[in-house]
Amino acid sequence: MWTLAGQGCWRRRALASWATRAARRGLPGPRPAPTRGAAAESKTPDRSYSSADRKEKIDMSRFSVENTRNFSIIAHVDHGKSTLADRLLELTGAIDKTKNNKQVLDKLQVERERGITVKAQTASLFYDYEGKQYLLNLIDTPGHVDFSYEVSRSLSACQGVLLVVDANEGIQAQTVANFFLAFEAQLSVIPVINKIDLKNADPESVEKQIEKVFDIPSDECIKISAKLGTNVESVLQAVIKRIPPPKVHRKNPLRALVFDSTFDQYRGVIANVALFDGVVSKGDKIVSAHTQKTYEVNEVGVLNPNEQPTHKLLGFLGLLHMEVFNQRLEQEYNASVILTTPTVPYKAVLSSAKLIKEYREKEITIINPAQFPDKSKVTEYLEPIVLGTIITPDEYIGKIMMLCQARRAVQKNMMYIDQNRIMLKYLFPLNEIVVDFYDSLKSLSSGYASFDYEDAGYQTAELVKMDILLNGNIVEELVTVVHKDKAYSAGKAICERLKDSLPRQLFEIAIQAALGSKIIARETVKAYRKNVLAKCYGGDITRKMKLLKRQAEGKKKLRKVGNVEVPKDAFVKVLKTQSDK
Ligand SMILES: Nc1nc2c(ncn2[C@@H]2O[C@H](COP(=O)(O)OP(=O)(O)OP(=O)(O)O)[C@@H](O)[C@H]2O)c(=O)[nH]1
Repeated sequence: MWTLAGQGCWRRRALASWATRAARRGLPGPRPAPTRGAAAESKTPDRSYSSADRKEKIDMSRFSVENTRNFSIIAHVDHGKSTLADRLLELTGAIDKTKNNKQVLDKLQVERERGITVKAQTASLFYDYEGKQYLLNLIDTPGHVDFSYEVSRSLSACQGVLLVVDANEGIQAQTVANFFLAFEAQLSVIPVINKIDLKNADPESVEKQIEKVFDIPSDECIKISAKLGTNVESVLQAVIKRIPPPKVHRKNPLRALVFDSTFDQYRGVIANVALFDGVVSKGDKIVSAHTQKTYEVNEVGVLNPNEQPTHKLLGFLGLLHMEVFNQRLEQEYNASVILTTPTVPYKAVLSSAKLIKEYREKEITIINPAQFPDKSKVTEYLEPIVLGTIITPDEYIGKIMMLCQARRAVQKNMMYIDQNRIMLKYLFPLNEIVVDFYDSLKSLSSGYASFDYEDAGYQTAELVKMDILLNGNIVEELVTVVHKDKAYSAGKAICERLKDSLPRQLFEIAIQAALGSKIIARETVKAYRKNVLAKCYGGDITRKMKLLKRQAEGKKKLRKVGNVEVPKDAFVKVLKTQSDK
């Protein structure tokens, strides 16, 4: 288990979540006035620790709470968080400086293959500054919209953030979303303009955007090249000067927040915790505020960059999320995965007292589309909605508006954030964006538009349950809830796509979409036709007819008992098109 404050970092076995959300309220109050300007960061040469001497020389008790900083790196996807983390790890001696240090904290195989962070990762840095020894606990977070839950969770353990913005691309949708997550949590925000080495970099214009959109004075921005290491030391100094230490009262009883956990086959559950009060040592008995169960601390220690945390599965938030976790389950757990249609939690208001008694509540939440209650049982259905932010060059605005309209979105706001880029705000039904909205947006804006969203409650909706049948059998993985107006087009699209994805078999396959007993779309996959007449040379027509009749009877039987096998990738192909129709 690993702590983020006070006592340093620790690890132990068999621990469940034990600090309540109330513990969060003990987090620091409003951020202190930041030191003005990147130039204010001192040039004093500082000491860092080589990875070789780190274990022997670092005595955790030397780090007082005042000399501890807990911070996250947040940014839009690909703006350079992991590269900056590499440089910070090198500067503080957590890893040796070699040319091979590329996204060191992206430890999962899937992260290395795809070149993106999907899981927040943590590391402790030790740094001497102006004669004091500091413990800097860093969390590198994912930038892709599908993994933004990782960002929110990481922020609960921090007092400040480095908001990294690409000097060429400027502010994007996840920059805005992540800034507001940090702002609402009252964290200190240090804007870092990265990639100043790029030919097309325009840090001055990005500074202006930051001032306009976030109201942060432009002289607070630190301009760096994480790739080349330019000015990265100022970032460490800003962390010390502008982010407050955690408010931990060591003499109080222990209070901590579990912000991540992993499972080790031999050591059991390992929890990463932010310590809010007290101290913790090996042998201590601790209580989970949630379950009231008592556990013994078996081990306490520093989480170093070489730990390999894995993560339990939080449902899918998009196609990338789905594919990444499918890949992780296959690679890390050797598990074969059956994918089902991503669904959102719908609600239904029950119509009679009898039903309310049966379900023990008036409003039920439906997670599994197969359990979607019939219209006769409800007075209204409700669907979750989100407030989406899109940032795009203005040349794509027309196409994007059409896409949003097709997804039943309602425009809420529109503003220019610089000369030719627009920020749009839309209310979207969550089920319209959860599958492939991001992919469609990227493809119609040649990759330039960015997107993020936040929860915005529920709205009334006309919903229906749609079944997909293969030769009369419901395919449970494809049962879905759709808006009434989209049922016909969605059913037709799924049938067409399935037809293209299913391999032909010896018997005919009927693909149908149905609302209850009403079939609304149908496609047919023709059977392979075996030439039963091949050996029947010449004449005798009755012999030929007999063979053809026997073949037709055989096929009928096969169709009835035929067990149609759907290839795994067929589900993903079907889902990808579903919401465009
Ligand atoms: N030229 C240049 N390229 C950089 C710089 N920093 C990062 N990059 C490149 O930008 C790409 C993305 O960098 P990452 O560090 O993976 O970005 P990230 O924000 O961690 O990405 P996600 O975690 O997937 O959101 C990589 O190809 C880096 O080499 C920089 O300062 N200059």
